[in-house]
Amino acid sequence: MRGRPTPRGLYLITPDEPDDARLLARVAPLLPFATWLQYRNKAAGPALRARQAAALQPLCAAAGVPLIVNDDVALAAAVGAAGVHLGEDDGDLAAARARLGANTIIGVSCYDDAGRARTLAAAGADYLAFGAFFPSQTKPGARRAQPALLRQAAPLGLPRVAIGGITPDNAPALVAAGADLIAVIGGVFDAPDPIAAARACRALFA
Ligand SMILES: Cc1ncc(COP(=O)(O)OP(=O)(O)O)c(N)n1
Ligand SMILES: Cc1ncsc1CCOP(=O)(O)O
Ligand SMILES: [Mg+2]
Repeated sequence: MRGRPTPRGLYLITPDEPDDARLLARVAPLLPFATWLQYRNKAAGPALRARQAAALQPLCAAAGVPLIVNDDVALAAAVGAAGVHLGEDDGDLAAARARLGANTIIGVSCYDDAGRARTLAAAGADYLAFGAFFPSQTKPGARRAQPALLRQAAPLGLPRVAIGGITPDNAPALVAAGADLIAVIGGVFDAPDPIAAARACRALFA
C-alpha cells in the first residue's frame, strides 16, 4: 500500500443495516462514487457481520472498490478484504500486519491526537483517520478534532482521512485542510438522495 499514489475521494462506510439484501441494495448504487468502502456494523453479531462482509466483498471487487473491514482482523482475512480499520480498542497494528501481510491496507483512528498519528505512522499504518470534525448522529459521543490537525499531519506522508458528521456541504473545509479521503456514513446514507450526496462528495476531489 505504501508507495502507491495517494487515494482521494469518498471513503463510504456502511450504516448499521440488519437486512443483508437491503444492505447490498443501499450500497451497490453508491459504489461508482466511492474510492473505498468500509464495512462497519456495530449492531450486528459475529454471524451477521461475517455474512454481510462476505456478501459485500464480490460486490466491491466487481466495482473495483477496495473493501475495508472495521474492527476485525480475522473477518478481514476470512473474506479476503483489501484492508482493516483499527481504533484504539481494536488490537495491535503489528499483530494485524503480521496476520494480513504487507499488501493489506491497515488504517488507524488517530482521533484528535497528533502524537498518536506520528507513532502509528512510524509503526506502519497505511492511512491516518482524524475526527470527529462535526457532530455525528452515528456516533454522538465521538471525540472532536479541529481541521488544522489534517494540515499538521501532512509531513507524515500518509493518506489523511477525515470522519465525523461530514456532508457534501461541510466537507470542503476539510478537503481544503488536506483531507485526502472523507469518511461518511449519515451524510450519504441518510441524505434525501444518497446517490446525489455520494456524487457531490466525489466531486469535491475532481
Ligand atoms: C475511517 C475511519 N475512521 C475512524 C473510525 C472509527 O474507529 P473507532 O474509533 O474504532 O470506532 P468504531 O468505528 O469502531 O466505532 C472508523 N471506523 N473509520
Ligand atoms: C465511526 C466514527 N468515528 C468518529 S465519528 C464516526 C461516525 C461517522 O459517521 P457519520 O458520517 O454518520 O457521522
Ligand atoms: Mg473500532
